[in-house]
Amino acid sequence: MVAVSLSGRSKLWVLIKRFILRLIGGLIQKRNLNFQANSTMGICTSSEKFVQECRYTHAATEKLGVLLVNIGGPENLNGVQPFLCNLFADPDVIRLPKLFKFLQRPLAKLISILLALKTKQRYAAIGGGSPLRRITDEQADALRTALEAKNLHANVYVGMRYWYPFMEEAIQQIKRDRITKLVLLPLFPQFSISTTGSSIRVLQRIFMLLSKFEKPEEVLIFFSAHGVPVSYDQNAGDPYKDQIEECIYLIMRELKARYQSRLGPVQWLKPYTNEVLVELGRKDLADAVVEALPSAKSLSILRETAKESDCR
Ligand SMILES: C=CC1=C(C)c2cc3[nH]c(cc4nc(cc5[nH]c(cc1n2)c(C)c5CCC(=O)O)C(CCC(=O)O)=C4C)c(C)c3C=C
Ligand SMILES: [Fe+2]
Repeated sequence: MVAVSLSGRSKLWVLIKRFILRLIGGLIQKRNLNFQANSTMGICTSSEKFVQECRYTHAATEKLGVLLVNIGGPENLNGVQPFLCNLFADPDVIRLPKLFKFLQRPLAKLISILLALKTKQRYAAIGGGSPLRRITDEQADALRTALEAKNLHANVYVGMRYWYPFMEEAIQQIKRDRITKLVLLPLFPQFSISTTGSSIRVLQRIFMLLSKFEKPEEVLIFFSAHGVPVSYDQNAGDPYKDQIEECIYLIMRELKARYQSRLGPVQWLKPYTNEVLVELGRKDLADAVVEALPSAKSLSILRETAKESDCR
């Protein structure tokens, strides 16, 4: 046990912190958790069911993945405050009434800052960071080995709820690996809304997005990138166009690029977003419009799509 002596001023600070945390606690409300079964996701509750799942999947030539889910934890002290912020930003951890939902992020930030020092001391006392990632990776390796020993084929992934590797990253990998059936294996020893419940919600959100479309396999995704004058590409050796094309190719092989943000009378990279959109609009084909470079989310695509939808 570590004894910490506090000056009068820091005692007052502790009291203020306690008061704020109590106040926040009072705002937190109980809500019911409403789960919906999802056909593409199995939740493993017993080892027997899991083995059945593998055998069935093997027989049906599906590609099975197992996602080990855990809370995650900061590997060093720098990660403590952002980790806490992720944790408290989860509406399954701080359960605010609907009316106060807009406070979720600012509250998470505030609480994480208030708790950071004390939490850092805790992590410092166990070696300066959480061992959870290492332990969970070891569990994943052990599961892989055990499955192979039984001649059962499944890719094993690790996804953390509040820290690296995040569940969202694991899902991206699962999609890249074209897993057709996913078993979610929460490593929390007991069920709680704040642990297993929250992890299931993340997956539900991701899979709900895909299931919004009646035939997800037929969804047309439309990429649009900022354009440059053709002379950049053809005379000045600008690699932009090639990189955009490659980027899109890597994201989704079957898609073609369209270009927006044309300026002036000269010819820009074609086909132009606005022209293709009108064409797609006529055919009622576009299900989604995607920016090729998410980091450069520009107003231009919104402006051009708005312009065209006005025309319709
Ligand atoms: C497995 C059961 C767990 C439940 C239920 C749970 C609920 C819960 N936790 C917090 C706040 C914190 N949890 C923290 C760390 C932490 N929590 C669990 C497990 C459960 N939490 C684990 C395994 C860990 C350690 C992660 C790691 O770094 O290895 C922390 C930060 C550390 C600390 O201060 O102890 C906080 C804060 C809430 C509010 C909550 C339910 C509402
Ligand atoms: Fe916890």
